[in-house]
Formats: sequence, structure tokens, C-alpha cells
Amino acid sequence: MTSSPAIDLQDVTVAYHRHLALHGATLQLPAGTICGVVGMNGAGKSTLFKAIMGFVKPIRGQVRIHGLPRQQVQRQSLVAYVPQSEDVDWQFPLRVWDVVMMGRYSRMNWLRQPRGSDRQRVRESLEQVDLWPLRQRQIGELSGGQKKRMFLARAFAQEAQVLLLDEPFAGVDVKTEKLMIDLLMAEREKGHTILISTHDLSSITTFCDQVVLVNRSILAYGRTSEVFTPENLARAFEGSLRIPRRCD
Ligand SMILES: Nc1ncnc2c1ncn2[C@@H]1O[C@H](COP(=O)(O)OP(=O)(O)OP(=O)(O)O)[C@@H](O)[C@H]1O
Repeated sequence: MTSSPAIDLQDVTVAYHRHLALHGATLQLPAGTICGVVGMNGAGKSTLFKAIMGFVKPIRGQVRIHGLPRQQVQRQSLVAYVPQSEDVDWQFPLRVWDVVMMGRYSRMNWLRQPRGSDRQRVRESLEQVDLWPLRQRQIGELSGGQKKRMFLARAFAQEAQVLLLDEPFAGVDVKTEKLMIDLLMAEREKGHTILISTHDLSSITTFCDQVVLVNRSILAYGRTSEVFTPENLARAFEGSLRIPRRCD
């Protein structure tokens, strides 16, 4: 990979029809970090992720991943996305195996015929998240925590450089959360970059090296010890948050 920032946003502005969801977002994150994305409901966290994924087209500004523009990032499948559970049609007739295999699509020909190496990588990814025994299950038959782990396995199968996780710990028990955090820390060791949006502020200081505070724009970003302060949190939550006594 290049020496450019893993994630580089310059003045990114996104609107849905006439509604401005994210305004002038500028951000650089180094590779090999875990970064918490924090803000109120509707602050623009998912929109930030969608802009990085190329799911929404900014009306202004640019996004680069490891110095590369959107088309190249998508061609090389550099970014993986773990969506919020509500964004998925769980009745769709897909097995866990099929979803995780989707992480390999960018490496297949147009017929999408998996090779032995694709099947092997899918197996390893399912084993990593402890879902190998459930590989034949229809996706709607999984529990909340199993659904999150399935998408994490898809991201691992994709071998992406950047992982975006939208509320991965919502509705997940403590044991599953710990398993997921351990797996994400292992990804960081490989030099991969992980962005996690979360409402659980107490966990941020335990595993996030960096924090991004969002309130319709990027209010602050950088090292957790410098950015995750009561003053910044008060700005991000417009005073509606009960501030913990110590944040570092
Ligand atoms: N597809 C859409 N069409 C119109 N407006 C949208 C759309 N998606 C999001 N918005 C609006 O854009 C703003 C930012 O939404 P976004 O989902 O990015 O916030 P969020 O910080 O992820 O919120 P939450 O924590 O509730 O998931 C909100 O005002 C939301 O209502």
C-alpha cells in the first residue's frame, strides 16, 4: 500500500435531495488504526460511511482510500462494509455461506464461479467468527450477534484494507462483542484500518486509537486521548449527553 492516509476526505458534502446530511467533511486517518465514529442520531455517521464506500455521491469534495479515487477503490474492493442490521432484507433466500462468498466476488470472473482459493478463504473467515457450523443456515434464522459476525466474515473474506462497521455492537452480548473486538484488533495488527460507528461511548477508550466526532460535519478527529474530551463531546451532543467525569 502507499504512504498516503488510509482514509482521506477533503471537503466532502452530501445532500439527500435538499437536505444537507454532511457538510465540508475533511479527515485524514492513518493505516493500522481503529477509529470510533461518534455522534447523535442523525448526525451523519452512516452518511460518512456511505460516502467512503461510494454508495452516495458527494455534491462537493473528494474521497481517497490509500491515495486512490473511488473507481479504483471499488475495482480493487479495498473497502468492506458491515451494515446496520435494519438495512438488510433478512427474508432473502441466502445462506450464510453465500453472503460470505460475496466478499470474493471482485476476485471472480463475470460468471462468479468460486475457485478453490475462494472457498478456502470463505471457510477460514467463517471459522474466524465461529460460524462454520451455521454456514448452511438461511440468513434470517441467525441471531442478532450471529448476523453481525456473518458480515464481519464477509469483510474478512474480501481481504479489504479498510473496514467500516456501522453500529456493530448494537444488540450484541458481551461475549460476542469481545470476540469481535479481538478480531478487529488482529486486523489492525495486519495494518488494516477500521472505522466503527457506535453509541457506546464507554467502550471507545478501551480499543479505539482514534476518534471522529460528527455533527452534520466533522467537529474533531485525532487521537482518542486528545479528542475524546468532555468539551468536544458536549459540542457533538449539543449538551444533551451526561458527560463522564474522566474521558482518558
Ligand atoms: N436516504 C436518505 N434520504 C433522505 N434523508 C436521509 C437519507 N439517509 C439519511 N438521511 C438524513 O440524513 C441525516 C443523517 O443521517 P445518517 O443516517 O447519516 O445519521 P446517523 O448519524 O448514522 O444516525 P443514527 O445514529 O440514527 O444511525 C439525517 O437527518 C437523516 O434523516
